[in-house]
Amino acid sequence: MNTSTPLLETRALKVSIAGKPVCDALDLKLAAGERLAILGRNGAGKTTLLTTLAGLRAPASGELLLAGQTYAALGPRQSARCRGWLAQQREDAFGSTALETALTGRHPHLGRWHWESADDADIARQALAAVGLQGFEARDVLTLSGGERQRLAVATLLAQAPQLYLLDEPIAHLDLNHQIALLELFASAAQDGVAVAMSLHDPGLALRFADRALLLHGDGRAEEGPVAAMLTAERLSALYQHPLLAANIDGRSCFIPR
Ligand SMILES: Nc1ncnc2c1ncn2[C@@H]1O[C@H](COP(=O)(O)OP(=O)(O)OP(=O)(O)O)[C@@H](O)[C@H]1O
Repeated sequence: MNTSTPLLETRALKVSIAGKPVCDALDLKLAAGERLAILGRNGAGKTTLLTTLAGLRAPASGELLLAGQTYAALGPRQSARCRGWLAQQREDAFGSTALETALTGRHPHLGRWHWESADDADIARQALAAVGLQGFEARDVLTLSGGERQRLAVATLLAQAPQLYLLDEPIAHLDLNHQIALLELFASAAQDGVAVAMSLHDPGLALRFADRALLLHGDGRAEEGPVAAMLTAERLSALYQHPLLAANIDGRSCFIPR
């Protein structure tokens, strides 16, 4: 891959669900080191768009490129090495340990007949430690709290070590301390050269932890640009269809519903 090739690119991407438009003609480029926050009201289509970007549902039309290639050209294994997908819902039908779960992140890197190696186990342990789950290796996933399970899902993604992270509400279920720790973790990963696209409900956190914002209006209109230009009280009031006040406290911006 040419280093100037975006890790994610959409050209005139049209996405809709059940006859409802999510975006009509989205042109997006996300390069290594960039973080994009996706915002919109409930039902605007954030999950639908992210699932499409993850290659898990087809767009209505337009092009979607991952590191310059289509999902079809990459195939499932190479796609999984390129992009990691954090879904909103998790289904654990059977018990397995936290370490075994984090190790599944290594599967795209294993040969067809290979088992996980000691190196893979080390990577998975480091990923658990990165989200504060050291000491949880032997715990059954079915016994984890909602926030612990969310952090385990993130650890599994870190073990996968993709270039592009697609995160659907990554801070759901997390307390304030872990919300900031997780967003800082992805900020640091971006500094190391990954790209991140994530849906967030808090515009203040989006302003602080993303470089760019994509606003989905829920009727096919999508606006994208630098956070400073996109995350203003005026635009956000229009987006959420509720008047918001911008406030600045100790150099941190937040938006307060009127
Ligand atoms: N299988 C389906 N059939 C019909 N409508 C659907 C289906 N799946 C999703 N939708 C609708 O599509 C719209 C977009 O859903 P989506 O989950 O992408 O929104 P979202 O922006 O992520 O919302 P939230 O903030 O509530 O998570 C919603 O109105 C939802 O009810």
